[in-house]
Amino acid sequence: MSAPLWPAPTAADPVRATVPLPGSKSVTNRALPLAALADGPGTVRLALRSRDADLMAAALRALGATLTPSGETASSVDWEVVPGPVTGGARIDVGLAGTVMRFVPPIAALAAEEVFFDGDPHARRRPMGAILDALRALGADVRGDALPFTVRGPLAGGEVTLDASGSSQFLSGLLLAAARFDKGVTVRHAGPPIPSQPHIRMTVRMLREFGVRVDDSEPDVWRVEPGPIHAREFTVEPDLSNAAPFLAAAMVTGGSVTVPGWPAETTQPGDQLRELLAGMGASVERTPAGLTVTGTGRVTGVEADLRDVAELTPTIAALAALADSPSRISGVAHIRGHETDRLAALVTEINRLGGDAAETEDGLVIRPRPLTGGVFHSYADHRMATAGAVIGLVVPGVEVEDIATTGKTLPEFVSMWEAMLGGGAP
Ligand SMILES: O=C(O)C1=C[C@@H](OP(=O)(O)O)[C@@H](O)[C@H](O)C1
Ligand SMILES: C=C(OP(=O)(O)O)C(=O)O
Repeated sequence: MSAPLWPAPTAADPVRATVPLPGSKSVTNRALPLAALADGPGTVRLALRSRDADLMAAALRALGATLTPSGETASSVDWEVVPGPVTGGARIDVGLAGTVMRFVPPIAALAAEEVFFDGDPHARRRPMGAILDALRALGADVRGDALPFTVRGPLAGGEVTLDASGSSQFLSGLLLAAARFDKGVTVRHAGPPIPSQPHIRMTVRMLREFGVRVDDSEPDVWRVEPGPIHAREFTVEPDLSNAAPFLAAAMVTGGSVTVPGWPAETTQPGDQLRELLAGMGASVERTPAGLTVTGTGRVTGVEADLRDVAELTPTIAALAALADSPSRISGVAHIRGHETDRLAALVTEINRLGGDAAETEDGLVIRPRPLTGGVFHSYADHRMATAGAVIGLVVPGVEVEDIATTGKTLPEFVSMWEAMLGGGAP
């Protein structure tokens, strides 16, 4: 933990800003593999540029697709994608990206040659067993149960049962490539409830948008018919989960933040910020200009089951640490397997600043207590880093360790944050 410290800026005044967000990580990292497996050339517009998205692009190239950027900015790119036969013999770096480590192995299993996967030290601790066992059951030769591992196809596809309670990405990964398996796939979930269900709906919707036949009519069973994935032009929505710290900034400073281009209808779990933040005292308004969150400077504690929107937990916990009444967050036991053990990390870092946070079996209890400055460690976790930034807006002397880790999904975070405090877009 010797990464540089970033003195989190405090807000001298209520923030008033419009904050455009680059493309969704989750949508980008589904659109790229679908385009790379499609039946002809296609385009992915307004794709996110970030570490996770770049790792996905590199992985697909290594497996035989051609991706050519155009219209590139620091955090956005239009990709022309020309699929090729899936070829193995590659080494894939997954970084710390759950989407790369869970979505690419089923694609690699289309190749007859071995593909080697590895990632960051933290990535080696993230659960992989359920999807690797499923690939084995479907006919692939898989060595290892966590990173590093190898996958060698081809696999026939067919029926498989898995426990996706550890991550919805196990299921999404199988479904995204399944139309290219000879027999397609029928996946049955057996186990405790699956987290992050909107991400599964995102997978199913995007498969259908690429012309794949998916039957999700039976609870806990998904059938993907074998057949072509149709090439198309696809435009990525802004990342609503990455809107969370900016909207939280409006709340804690008693200001107002607008995120333009908030979709009227979306499968992104970040859309649930509308109800969540309203429940913590914000006024929330969606207009053609976007989503506007206005705060009072006071935050109310919340009782929230975040199972469906698990990736929002660090921001909600940061707000809870600044609230004037207790909060209880539940349904998120599995985020112990996210970028870091997020429950332990949030408790440690909130308490280090003098707060009162405790772990429960499946979440957190956070009680009001005045916070003081200090180092907020990020554990290579982009959302820990942005949670520290939110607290730092109103607690002087907070220093976020390794703010650069926000590059996982939002490389421009620091300049966007500074621009927000200055009143506008960068
Ligand atoms: O499919 C996806 O794009 C994601 C699914 C979720 O994973 P879990 O189901 O592991 O929570 C989410 O937390 C992650 O940030 C992105
Ligand atoms: C859990 C997350 O990421 P990943 O896609 O690496 O699982 C996240 O972004 O909060």
